[in-house]
Amino acid sequence: MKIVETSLPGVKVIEPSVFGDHRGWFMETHSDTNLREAGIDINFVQDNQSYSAAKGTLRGLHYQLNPKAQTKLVRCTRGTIFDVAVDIRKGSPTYGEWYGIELSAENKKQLLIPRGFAHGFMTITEDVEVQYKVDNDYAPECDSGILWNDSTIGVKWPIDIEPILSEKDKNALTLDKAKNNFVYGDGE
Ligand SMILES: Cc1cn([C@H]2C[C@H](O)[C@@H](COP(=O)(O)OP(=O)(O)O[C@H]3O[C@@H](C)C(=O)[C@@H](O)[C@H]3O)O2)c(=O)[nH]c1=O
Repeated sequence: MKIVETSLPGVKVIEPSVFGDHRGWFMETHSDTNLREAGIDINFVQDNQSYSAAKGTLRGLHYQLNPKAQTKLVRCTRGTIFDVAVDIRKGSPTYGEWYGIELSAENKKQLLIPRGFAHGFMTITEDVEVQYKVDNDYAPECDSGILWNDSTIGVKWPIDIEPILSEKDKNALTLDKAKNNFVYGDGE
């Protein structure tokens, strides 16, 4: 397993070791021990999976407010996504900055997104399955979002089309409006 730092402190790319042979391949998709040895101690409590049929589907930018903020460990097990984390920790030197990476069934990369970040992805193929672990329960009353095309964040989404969005995501707040809900210091 290799861990690669990104432009946002705390957001990391995890590249599992893949063991190929004449049958195919094997990999550990998650190891508490390996992460702990790398200084990452997270108690994941829930596994999620979503399926998106069409290319250009966009889910995000989502986060849960305290006390139900979530760390997420995201991977794509079918197709390809452009996965994005946005730092929404007020007072952070990288507040409002984003990091994006292609995650695919082929490259098997994972993105670790700490609490205090918003998360979203756009499918860049059809038939996409995304699986992710979270370290806090789903709590609809704490669930919130920021508009995917907020101009102060300025995510460069890879496909220049009108994305397929949920009604909730179409009506999400801008960062400027959403920030009134963030607790100083951790953005959640
Ligand atoms: C996220 C979630 C949703 N649900 C339900 C609520 C709703 O009826 C249905 C669909 O929910 P959503 O529209 O919020 O699903 P979706 O837009 O896929 O939301 C997800 O997007 C990505 C980017 C994330 O980072 C996730 O944390 C989550 O916010 O599933 C749960 O039961 N448990 C959960 O943990």
